[in-house]
Amino acid sequence: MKIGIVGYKGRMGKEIKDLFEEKNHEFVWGYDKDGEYFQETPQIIIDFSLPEVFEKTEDYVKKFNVPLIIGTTGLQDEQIEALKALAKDVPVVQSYNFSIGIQLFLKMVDFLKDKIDGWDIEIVETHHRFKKDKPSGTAKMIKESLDKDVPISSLRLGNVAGDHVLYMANLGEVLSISHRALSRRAFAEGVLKSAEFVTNKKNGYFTFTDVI
Ligand SMILES: NC(=O)C1=CN([C@@H]2O[C@H](COP(=O)(O)OP(=O)(O)OC[C@H]3O[C@@H](n4cnc5c(N)ncnc54)[C@H](O)[C@@H]3O)[C@@H](O)[C@H]2O)C=CC1
Ligand SMILES: O=C(O)C1=N[C@H](C(=O)O)C[C@H](O)C1
Repeated sequence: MKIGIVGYKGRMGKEIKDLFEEKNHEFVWGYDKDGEYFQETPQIIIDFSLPEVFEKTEDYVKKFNVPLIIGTTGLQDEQIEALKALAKDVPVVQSYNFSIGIQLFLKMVDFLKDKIDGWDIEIVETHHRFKKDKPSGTAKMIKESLDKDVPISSLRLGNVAGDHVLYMANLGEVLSISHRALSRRAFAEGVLKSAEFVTNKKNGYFTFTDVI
Protein backbone atom coordinates (compact mmCIF):
# COMPACT_ATOMS: atom_id res chain seq x y z
CA MET A 1 0.00 0.00 0.00
CA LYS A 2 1.00 3.64 -0.42
CA ILE A 3 1.38 5.24 2.98
CA GLY A 4 1.49 8.76 4.36
CA ILE A 5 3.00 9.62 7.75
CA VAL A 6 2.40 12.67 9.93
CA GLY A 7 5.59 13.08 11.97
CA TYR A 8 7.61 11.11 9.38
CA LYS A 9 10.91 12.62 10.57
CA GLY A 10 10.40 11.52 14.18
CA ARG A 11 11.52 8.39 16.03
CA MET A 12 8.27 6.50 15.43
CA GLY A 13 7.78 7.98 11.96
CA LYS A 14 11.16 6.61 10.84
CA GLU A 15 10.57 3.20 12.44
CA ILE A 16 7.17 2.88 10.73
CA LYS A 17 8.56 4.02 7.35
CA ASP A 18 11.43 1.48 7.61
CA LEU A 19 9.13 -1.42 8.55
CA PHE A 20 6.54 -0.69 5.85
CA GLU A 21 9.28 -0.35 3.21
CA GLU A 22 10.81 -3.67 4.32
CA LYS A 23 7.37 -5.21 3.68
CA ASN A 24 7.26 -3.64 0.20
CA HIS A 25 4.84 -0.84 1.00
CA GLU A 26 5.62 2.60 -0.36
CA PHE A 27 6.06 5.88 1.55
CA VAL A 28 4.53 8.49 -0.77
CA TRP A 29 3.45 11.37 1.46
CA GLY A 30 4.58 12.95 4.70
CA TYR A 31 3.93 15.92 6.93
CA ASP A 32 6.37 17.26 9.50
CA LYS A 33 7.48 20.55 11.06
CA ASP A 34 8.98 21.84 7.82
CA GLY A 35 5.84 21.08 5.79
CA GLU A 36 4.63 18.53 3.31
CA TYR A 37 6.50 15.89 1.31
CA PHE A 38 4.35 14.92 -1.69
CA GLN A 39 5.12 12.20 -4.17
CA GLU A 40 1.62 10.77 -4.55
CA THR A 41 -1.71 10.74 -2.74
CA PRO A 42 -1.46 8.14 0.07
CA GLN A 43 -3.96 5.30 0.59
CA ILE A 44 -3.66 5.60 4.37
CA ILE A 45 -2.39 8.19 6.87
CA ILE A 46 -0.46 7.23 10.02
CA ASP A 47 -0.01 9.91 12.70
CA PHE A 48 2.74 9.71 15.33
CA SER A 49 3.40 13.34 16.15
CA LEU A 50 2.00 15.74 18.76
CA PRO A 51 -1.57 16.69 19.78
CA GLU A 52 -1.05 20.21 18.36
CA VAL A 53 -0.67 18.69 14.88
CA PHE A 54 -4.05 16.95 15.14
CA GLU A 55 -6.10 19.51 13.18
CA LYS A 56 -3.66 19.24 10.24
CA THR A 57 -4.00 15.45 10.28
CA GLU A 58 -7.78 15.77 10.36
CA ASP A 59 -7.68 18.12 7.34
CA TYR A 60 -5.44 15.78 5.33
CA VAL A 61 -7.54 12.69 6.15
CA LYS A 62 -10.62 14.55 4.89
CA LYS A 63 -8.79 15.85 1.82
CA PHE A 64 -7.44 12.42 0.78
CA ASN A 65 -10.51 10.55 2.16
CA VAL A 66 -8.31 7.73 3.52
CA PRO A 67 -8.14 5.61 6.71
CA LEU A 68 -6.22 6.96 9.71
CA ILE A 69 -4.05 5.09 12.23
CA ILE A 70 -3.18 7.41 15.12
CA GLY A 71 -0.73 6.68 17.94
CA THR A 72 -0.05 10.23 19.10
CA THR A 73 -0.49 10.48 22.87
CA GLY A 74 -1.90 13.27 25.02
CA LEU A 75 -4.95 13.88 22.83
CA GLN A 76 -7.66 16.08 24.36
CA ASP A 77 -11.21 14.71 24.85
CA GLU A 78 -12.41 16.97 22.01
CA GLN A 79 -9.78 15.48 19.71
CA ILE A 80 -10.98 11.95 20.52
CA GLU A 81 -14.53 13.15 19.77
CA ALA A 82 -13.28 14.61 16.46
CA LEU A 83 -11.71 11.22 15.63
CA LYS A 84 -15.06 9.52 16.27
CA ALA A 85 -16.76 12.03 13.96
CA LEU A 86 -14.09 11.38 11.30
CA ALA A 87 -14.74 7.64 11.67
CA LYS A 88 -18.23 8.07 10.23
CA ASP A 89 -16.57 8.60 6.84
CA VAL A 90 -13.29 6.66 7.04
CA PRO A 91 -11.86 3.87 9.25
CA VAL A 92 -9.89 5.18 12.24
CA VAL A 93 -7.67 3.12 14.58
CA GLN A 94 -6.59 4.95 17.74
CA SER A 95 -4.37 3.56 20.48
CA TYR A 96 -1.85 4.92 22.93
CA ASN A 97 0.06 1.66 22.60
CA PHE A 98 0.35 -0.53 19.48
CA SER A 99 2.29 -3.39 21.12
CA ILE A 100 0.74 -6.85 21.55
CA GLY A 101 2.21 -7.11 25.06
CA ILE A 102 0.28 -4.11 26.36
CA GLN A 103 -2.93 -5.58 24.96
CA LEU A 104 -2.27 -8.73 27.00
CA PHE A 105 -1.38 -6.52 30.00
CA LEU A 106 -4.79 -4.80 29.71
CA LYS A 107 -6.55 -8.18 29.55
CA MET A 108 -4.78 -9.22 32.78
CA VAL A 109 -5.87 -5.94 34.40
CA ASP A 110 -9.44 -6.60 33.34
CA PHE A 111 -9.24 -10.09 34.90
CA LEU A 112 -7.90 -8.95 38.27
CA LYS A 113 -9.37 -5.48 38.78
CA ASP A 114 -12.35 -6.75 40.85
CA LYS A 115 -10.10 -8.98 42.98
CA ILE A 116 -7.81 -6.31 44.49
CA ASP A 117 -10.18 -4.18 46.55
CA GLY A 118 -8.28 -2.67 49.48
CA TRP A 119 -4.84 -3.29 47.93
CA ASP A 120 -2.33 -0.49 47.34
CA ILE A 121 -2.11 0.03 43.59
CA GLU A 122 0.44 2.15 41.73
CA ILE A 123 1.57 2.48 38.12
CA VAL A 124 5.19 3.28 37.20
CA GLU A 125 6.14 4.19 33.64
CA THR A 126 9.67 4.78 32.34
CA HIS A 127 10.53 6.39 29.00
CA HIS A 128 13.41 8.04 27.15
CA ARG A 129 14.45 11.58 28.07
CA PHE A 130 12.98 13.02 24.83
CA LYS A 131 9.37 12.07 25.60
CA LYS A 132 7.26 15.20 25.79
CA ASP A 133 4.14 13.99 27.61
CA LYS A 134 3.78 12.77 31.18
CA PRO A 135 2.24 10.45 32.26
CA SER A 136 2.41 8.18 29.24
CA GLY A 137 -0.74 7.43 27.24
CA THR A 138 -0.33 3.75 28.12
CA ALA A 139 -0.26 4.48 31.86
CA LYS A 140 -3.53 6.39 31.38
CA MET A 141 -5.03 3.38 29.54
CA ILE A 142 -3.97 1.05 32.40
CA LYS A 143 -5.52 3.41 34.95
CA GLU A 144 -8.73 3.61 32.92
CA SER A 145 -8.88 -0.22 32.74
CA LEU A 146 -8.57 -0.41 36.53
CA ASP A 147 -11.58 1.93 36.99
CA LYS A 148 -9.71 3.37 39.98
CA ASP A 149 -7.95 6.65 40.69
CA VAL A 150 -4.44 5.25 41.20
CA PRO A 151 -1.15 7.20 41.33
CA ILE A 152 1.14 7.17 38.31
CA SER A 153 4.90 7.79 38.64
CA SER A 154 6.84 8.81 35.54
CA LEU A 155 10.59 8.34 35.08
CA ARG A 156 12.45 9.86 32.13
CA LEU A 157 15.70 7.94 31.69
CA GLY A 158 18.15 7.73 28.80
CA ASN A 159 16.82 5.91 25.77
CA VAL A 160 14.20 3.59 27.33
CA ALA A 161 11.68 2.68 24.59
CA GLY A 162 8.79 2.15 27.03
CA ASP A 163 8.37 0.32 30.36
CA HIS A 164 5.11 0.01 32.29
CA VAL A 165 4.66 -1.70 35.66
CA LEU A 166 1.48 -2.10 37.68
CA TYR A 167 2.17 -2.79 41.36
CA MET A 168 -0.50 -4.23 43.66
CA ALA A 169 0.12 -5.02 47.33
CA ASN A 170 -1.69 -6.06 50.48
CA LEU A 171 0.00 -6.45 53.86
CA GLY A 172 1.28 -9.91 53.02
CA GLU A 173 2.23 -9.88 49.35
CA VAL A 174 3.15 -7.83 46.30
CA LEU A 175 1.90 -8.64 42.82
CA SER A 176 3.12 -6.86 39.70
CA ILE A 177 2.54 -6.92 35.96
CA SER A 178 5.26 -5.43 33.82
CA HIS A 179 5.88 -4.80 30.15
CA ARG A 180 9.03 -3.63 28.42
CA ALA A 181 9.22 -2.62 24.77
CA LEU A 182 12.72 -3.63 23.65
CA SER A 183 12.55 -1.22 20.72
CA ARG A 184 10.04 0.87 18.76
CA ARG A 185 9.69 -2.02 16.31
CA ALA A 186 7.04 -3.57 18.59
CA PHE A 187 4.81 -0.50 18.10
CA ALA A 188 5.50 -0.27 14.36
CA GLU A 189 4.47 -3.95 13.94
CA GLY A 190 1.12 -3.09 15.54
CA VAL A 191 0.69 -0.16 13.18
CA LEU A 192 1.29 -2.49 10.22
CA LYS A 193 -1.34 -4.93 11.56
CA SER A 194 -3.76 -2.02 11.97
CA ALA A 195 -3.13 -0.80 8.42
CA GLU A 196 -3.87 -4.30 7.10
CA PHE A 197 -6.99 -4.44 9.33
CA VAL A 198 -8.54 -1.28 7.86
CA THR A 199 -7.93 -2.09 4.19
CA ASN A 200 -11.34 -3.78 3.80
CA LYS A 201 -13.25 -1.36 6.07
CA LYS A 202 -15.37 1.51 4.77
CA ASN A 203 -15.49 3.44 8.03
CA GLY A 204 -15.67 2.95 11.82
CA TYR A 205 -13.83 3.80 15.02
CA PHE A 206 -11.47 1.08 16.25
CA THR A 207 -8.80 0.63 18.89
CA PHE A 208 -5.84 -1.75 18.70
CA THR A 209 -7.90 -4.16 20.85
CA ASP A 210 -10.27 -4.54 17.88
CA VAL A 211 -7.33 -5.21 15.56
CA ILE A 212 -5.75 -8.15 17.41
N1 LIG B 1 0.75 4.58 20.38
C1 LIG B 1 1.97 4.04 20.44
O1 LIG B 1 2.15 2.81 20.38
C2 LIG B 1 3.14 4.94 20.55
C3 LIG B 1 2.94 6.29 20.60
N2 LIG B 1 3.98 7.14 20.61
C4 LIG B 1 3.65 8.55 20.54
O2 LIG B 1 3.95 8.99 19.22
C5 LIG B 1 4.28 10.37 19.27
C6 LIG B 1 5.61 10.59 18.57
O3 LIG B 1 6.63 9.99 19.32
P1 LIG B 1 8.16 10.07 18.81
O4 LIG B 1 8.24 9.59 17.41
O5 LIG B 1 9.00 9.46 19.85
O6 LIG B 1 8.38 11.65 18.85
P2 LIG B 1 9.35 12.52 17.93
O7 LIG B 1 9.48 13.83 18.64
O8 LIG B 1 10.57 11.77 17.59
O9 LIG B 1 8.50 12.71 16.59
C7 LIG B 1 7.46 13.63 16.45
C8 LIG B 1 7.50 14.19 15.06
O10 LIG B 1 6.45 15.17 14.95
C9 LIG B 1 6.97 16.32 14.32
N3 LIG B 1 6.29 17.54 14.72
C10 LIG B 1 6.38 18.22 15.89
N4 LIG B 1 5.66 19.35 15.85
C11 LIG B 1 5.12 19.40 14.62
C12 LIG B 1 4.27 20.34 13.96
N5 LIG B 1 3.84 21.43 14.58
N6 LIG B 1 3.89 20.06 12.70
C13 LIG B 1 4.31 18.94 12.07
N7 LIG B 1 5.11 18.02 12.64
C14 LIG B 1 5.51 18.26 13.89
C15 LIG B 1 8.44 16.38 14.80
O11 LIG B 1 9.22 17.21 13.96
C16 LIG B 1 8.82 14.93 14.77
O12 LIG B 1 9.32 14.54 13.50
C17 LIG B 1 4.23 10.77 20.72
O13 LIG B 1 2.96 11.31 21.02
C18 LIG B 1 4.43 9.46 21.45
O14 LIG B 1 3.93 9.47 22.75
C19 LIG B 1 5.27 6.70 20.59
C20 LIG B 1 5.54 5.37 20.57
C21 LIG B 1 4.49 4.39 20.54
O1 LIG C 1 6.64 8.33 23.58
C1 LIG C 1 6.93 7.11 23.55
O2 LIG C 1 8.06 6.72 23.25
C2 LIG C 1 5.87 6.14 23.84
N1 LIG C 1 4.66 6.57 24.02
C3 LIG C 1 3.49 5.82 24.26
C4 LIG C 1 2.84 6.22 25.56
O3 LIG C 1 2.86 7.41 25.90
O4 LIG C 1 2.27 5.36 26.22
C5 LIG C 1 3.69 4.34 24.08
C6 LIG C 1 5.06 3.81 24.38
O5 LIG C 1 5.19 3.50 25.72
C7 LIG C 1 6.18 4.70 23.86
